[in-house]
Amino acid sequence: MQTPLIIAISGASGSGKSLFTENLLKAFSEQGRPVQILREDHYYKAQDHLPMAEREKNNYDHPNAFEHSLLKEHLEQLRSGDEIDYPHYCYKTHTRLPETERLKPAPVIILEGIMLLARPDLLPLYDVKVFIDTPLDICLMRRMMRDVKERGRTLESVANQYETTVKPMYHQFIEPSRFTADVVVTQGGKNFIALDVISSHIKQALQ
Ligand SMILES: Nc1ncnc2c1ncn2[C@@H]1O[C@H](COP(=O)(O)OP(=O)(O)O)[C@@H](O)[C@H]1O
Ligand SMILES: Nc1ccn([C@@H]2O[C@H](COP(=O)(O)O)[C@@H](O)[C@H]2O)c(=O)n1
Repeated sequence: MQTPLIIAISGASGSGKSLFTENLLKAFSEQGRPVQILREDHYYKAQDHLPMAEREKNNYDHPNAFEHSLLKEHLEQLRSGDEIDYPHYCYKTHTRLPETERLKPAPVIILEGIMLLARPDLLPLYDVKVFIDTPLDICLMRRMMRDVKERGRTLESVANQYETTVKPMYHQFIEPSRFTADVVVTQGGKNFIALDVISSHIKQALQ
């Protein structure tokens, strides 16, 4: 197999990274191209050793909250054509699930997460770097709805976390990482022109 191409999609929480990734996957499926998706969130550090009250206080918007060394190892394995044991994560218990998933390499790997472009040691592994640039008030509104519905949070906890860590860490780490991107995408996960440009570029690069 040809060396897989890695597309990194980053941006604020709630900016539309997941939707953009899903729509990119659809574009590749239409081209009949197998794709493997990896989410940086699955590489949040395990915290089984900590009581829940401690886990709830953690700063999940700092690069140190992730085990990026494992993510890097996995990207290198996939690029070499090896399978990986992909971790799974639970936002309700703030730790990894006991089971991992065996993933095979594919010609296209889409990686999605908030800190992907903020880690200089990871940048050389990406073939295409995308930043989803969405106004923070829109991101917050989306995150409130999602975290209450899907991640077991209260409105009060989302607002508190946003003020104490999500917003300041965005300005410290994520916003500056925008300048490392090859493509900056406005209009979130539904920017079909950006989706078309990126999928056409990859199609050409794989020929
Ligand atoms: N351009 C858009 N228009 C409307 N809703 C959008 C758009 N982009 C994303 N969304 C919605 O916003 C929410 C958060 O998007 P998501 O892709 O989960 O963000 P992220 O992965 O960056 O946290 C989801 O419900 C998604 O469907
Ligand atoms: N235990 C956790 C782990 C992460 N978060 C928040 O998730 C956000 C990143 O995920 P997105 O899908 O929104 O990009 C990040 O901003 C963390 O604050 C959490 O709340 N709890």
